[in-house]
Amino acid sequence: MLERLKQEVLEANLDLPKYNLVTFTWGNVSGIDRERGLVVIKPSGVPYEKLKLEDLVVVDLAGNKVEGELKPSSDTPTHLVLYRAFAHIGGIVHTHSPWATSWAQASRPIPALGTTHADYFYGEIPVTRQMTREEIENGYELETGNVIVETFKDRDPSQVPSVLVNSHAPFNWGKDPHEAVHNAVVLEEVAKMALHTYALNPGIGSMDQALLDKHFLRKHGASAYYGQTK
Ligand SMILES: O=C(CO)[C@@H](O)[C@H](O)COP(=O)(O)O
Repeated sequence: MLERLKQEVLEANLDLPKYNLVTFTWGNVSGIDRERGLVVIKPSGVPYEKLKLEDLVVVDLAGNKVEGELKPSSDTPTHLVLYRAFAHIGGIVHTHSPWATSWAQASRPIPALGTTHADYFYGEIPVTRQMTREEIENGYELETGNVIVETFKDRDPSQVPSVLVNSHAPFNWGKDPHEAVHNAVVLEEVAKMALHTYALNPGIGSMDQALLDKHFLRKHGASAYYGQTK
């Protein structure tokens, strides 16, 4: 099980440059084995083109290193907060993908403007509040996770699997590392489309709720009908 998860996490990390979501060593992907309470994550500062299976690091949910020679990602505390808070997720992706990061830096949530967005996100993609000086200086990565969880206290993270960390960049999640990367790719696309939409029509409002419902719920609702899965 853990060996298969390591392979999934490696492939998901290598998908980040493949889909142009990262530059240099920015970003990271992790996956969790819920039964064993173990998280596999990218090592800190290792270029993707040099990343090997044996470089991956395994930590427990308290952050103790269980396997691996290298230091885990600097964002590991943030990933662990999210795994502890969002019980349904199996994979997490952090990137600095430029279009989504632009919205995070502008402290702007991405509203649902069209069906591409609605197919994956049931409403706006939120931006976290600014972190306090205290949060930044004491346990920054842990507090980054806490401010994300705070942002979702009245939102369902299974219906909006992404967040824009204020003045920083996006975090995304899914049932496994592959789905988390898929959501990160879609986030970057809808962030780009939204910016262009506002350039074409600055006064445009959010999309019709009935259309949002139709597109999100036909893919994710109880009576979902989409694609060829039975
Ligand atoms: O958020 C950041 C930097 O702002 C991180 O994504 C780093 O860019 C990658 O850190 P490591 O995972 O290599 O420690």
